Amino acid sequence: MSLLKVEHLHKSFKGLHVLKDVSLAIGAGERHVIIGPNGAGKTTLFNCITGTLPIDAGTVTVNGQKISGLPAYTAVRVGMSRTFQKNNLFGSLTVEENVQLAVNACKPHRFHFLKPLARYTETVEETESLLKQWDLWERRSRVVNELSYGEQRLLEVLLALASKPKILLLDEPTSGMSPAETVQTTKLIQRMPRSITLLVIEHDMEVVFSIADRITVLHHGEVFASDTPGNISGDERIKEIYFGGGTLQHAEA
Ligand SMILES: Nc1ncnc2c1ncn2[C@@H]1O[C@H](COP(=O)(O)OP(=O)(O)OP(=O)(O)O)[C@@H](O)[C@H]1O
Repeated sequence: MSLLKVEHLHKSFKGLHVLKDVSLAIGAGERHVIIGPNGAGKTTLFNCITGTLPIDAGTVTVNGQKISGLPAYTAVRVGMSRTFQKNNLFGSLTVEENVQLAVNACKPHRFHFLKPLARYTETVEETESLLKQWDLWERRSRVVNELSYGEQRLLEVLLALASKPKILLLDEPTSGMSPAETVQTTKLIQRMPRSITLLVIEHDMEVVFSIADRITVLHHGEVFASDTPGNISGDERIKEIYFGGGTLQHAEA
């Protein structure tokens, strides 16, 4: 059975039909990458899946439980976490403080302003574990505004992991990164345990083909193809719509 299912999803903005009858079925543990030209509707699809945007028609289910049409926190409750194209970090705080806040926000107890964060032993321990596991321990005291753009994006992925998600949606995790940062982020994604199902929007084909189990091509808001990386890279029609006939393996958006 699929863990995440999108069925016949439609979404318009004031008459502009951005998603048309989109269906996807993603198995537990799968690494599923969404590709498609700019404006194809990829981020809108993420927003509809996570409930950030209301949908016009169709359903989104997780483990058979319908989450579409319900408040956005429902997606979080069923184990979904996501990153955005733009950073959502507290720039004047340190790396460690940002992670502590994210870890603490996922705890059932309420934050108490009179207690310093460090007194929440569990939060501190989980923060340390996340920072060590994802190679940010050495940079824990750095103020976020002083990090490179790529480091900030990496931190965002770590914050999304703080809620121990079952399904993690990453929106262009390597965009704006240096080649070295892209390699580091790709390795981080590859290292994620299969207990986390991944849905990733990505333009960099090196990254796409090094992480994907399956690839869905969105074109003008429709699923043009959904297949294995081998079949996608060999499909001449996809090369044509996506790259005007260029190579799929090493092209950049
Ligand atoms: N809130 C909105 N209101 C109106 N139009 C929107 C809104 N969000 C997205 N759109 C339009 O929907 C279309 C798809 O946008 P979307 O951002 O989903 O594409 P994308 O495939 O993620 O593109 P990119 O690769 O450039 O990020 C675009 O024409 C965009 O202008």
